[in-house]
Amino acid sequence: MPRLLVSVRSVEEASDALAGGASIIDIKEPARGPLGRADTEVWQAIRETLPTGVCLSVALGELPEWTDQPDPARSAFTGISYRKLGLAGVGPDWKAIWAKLRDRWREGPAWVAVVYSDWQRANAPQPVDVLEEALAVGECTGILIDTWDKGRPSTVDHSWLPWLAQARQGGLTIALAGGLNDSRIERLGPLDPDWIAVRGAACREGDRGSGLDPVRVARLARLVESLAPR
Ligand SMILES: O=C[C@H](O)COP(=O)(O)O
Repeated sequence: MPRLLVSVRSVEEASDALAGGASIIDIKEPARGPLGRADTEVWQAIRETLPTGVCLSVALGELPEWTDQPDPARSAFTGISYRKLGLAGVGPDWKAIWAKLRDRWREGPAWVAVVYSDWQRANAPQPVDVLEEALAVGECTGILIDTWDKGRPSTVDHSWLPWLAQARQGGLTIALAGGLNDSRIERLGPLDPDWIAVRGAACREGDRGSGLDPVRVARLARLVESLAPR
């Protein structure tokens, strides 16, 4: 069955997400964008609070943001299993720029490549190109399909099956996200994702800017558990 990833912005939310049954705690600051990077102090505080062995991921914002901000200290990634970086707003040379960044951060968590299902609006590369690059570079263990515009839910459906099959054949873990609620999660079950990733649906009133609601997390965990076994 898929694993439930819940995005959190604080120690309190991380504890609630874990208690509610999330399998992966994803550290993200939703006010900073779809893949908003939380301060590394938040990464550290969550890492130090949650029991050792809890699977953690971090959102790193978008690739162009890393041209004018200092790299995180290497130690900031300690204890983190996955890192996700968006490709919104990149130029034609994104492959080379991303490769340089991966090279600078050679040690550390596994990379999860990010596809935006609304890639045109995000000014991001198209899904086929991101998948091709993720498979070619050999440094990505997974691929996430998310939405850039958080006002519109994901449009992923069965028409993505050939793309998903190619990702799976290449050995990538597949994560689906983007305004997923109960009915959308049920519809995505047959696509056989490895992870279902949420923020909004786990928050009070379904608002990703509000605080996490532990009751909603528990309900989502039960729902994800009930999806057809892989
Ligand atoms: O990594 C997944 C995202 O946090 C999903 O956020 P969302 O459910 O608000 O679209």
